[in-house]
Amino acid sequence: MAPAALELSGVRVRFDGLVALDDVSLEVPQDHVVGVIGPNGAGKTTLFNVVCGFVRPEDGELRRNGTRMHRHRAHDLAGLGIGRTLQGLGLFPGLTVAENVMVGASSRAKAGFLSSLFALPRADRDEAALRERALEKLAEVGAPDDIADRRPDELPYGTQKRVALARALACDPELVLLDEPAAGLSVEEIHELGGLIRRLRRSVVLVEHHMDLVMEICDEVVVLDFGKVIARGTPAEIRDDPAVIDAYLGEEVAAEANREPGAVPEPNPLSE
Ligand SMILES: Nc1ncnc2c1ncn2[C@@H]1O[C@H](COP(=O)(O)OP(=O)(O)OP(=O)(O)O)[C@@H](O)[C@H]1O
Repeated sequence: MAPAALELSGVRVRFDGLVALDDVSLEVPQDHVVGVIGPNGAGKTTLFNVVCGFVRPEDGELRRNGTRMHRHRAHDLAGLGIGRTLQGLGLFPGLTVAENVMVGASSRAKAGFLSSLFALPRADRDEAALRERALEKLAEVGAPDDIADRRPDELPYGTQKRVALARALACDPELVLLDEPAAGLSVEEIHELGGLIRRLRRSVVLVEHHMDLVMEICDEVVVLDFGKVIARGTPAEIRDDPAVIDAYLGEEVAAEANREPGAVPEPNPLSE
């Protein structure tokens, strides 16, 4: 059997006295979409940041295709075949849409756009080739075909999200990490995003608050609470797991206590 696209074992992260991730293990089999969910403060972003190389765990290890990822940094991701979107958009307002996506095509994007272009292998130095690749990725994510030379902030939020996804795909990653990709999108846009993620036919880690999206597209879901994995399984298994319902009910009770009088309660996050 092929080794997992990503494997975390026994990962532990502590911020001062607070244990943000406690002995967390998870596996993303090749071409599977694995969701990571959990109430606020459960450790989802920390886990994402560990995989991205922003946060270094004090214990545990990560493996990519069976090979240990040792002290990797964010700028190593493209070379490891990993693309990612961050919370929000993270697009450069001073660059056009095409240039934003081209930055993602560089495996050394951290140094900035121009210097990363110079750092590219010779064949890739051809800006036209990079632009061509950027346009392909924009088409792949269903972005309108007339936006390449516009600035991101001139575009609707949902379109900007597609641009951010195109940038994550620009280095042709085998594994894609998505941090709350549905945030700020309408119900219809979330549904379209779900179809898009399934059509990527890549291994995906999806950190997400929107349960509908998680339940619709994930092969497996891992549930964190207070830094620990409290459940894992198919969406149907997770939905009926008493420990998961308890964790989310705890969050709802807290939200209820803080709600303004007369405000409409949020729907149960685990129901469809
Ligand atoms: N840089 C940091 N320094 C100190 N504490 C941190 C830091 N980052 C996260 N934490 C704490 O670690 C815990 C896990 O936070 P994390 O952001 O990973 O949770 P989360 O599940 O992503 O939450 P949310 O859904 O609200 O984004 C929280 O208690 C948080 O306050």
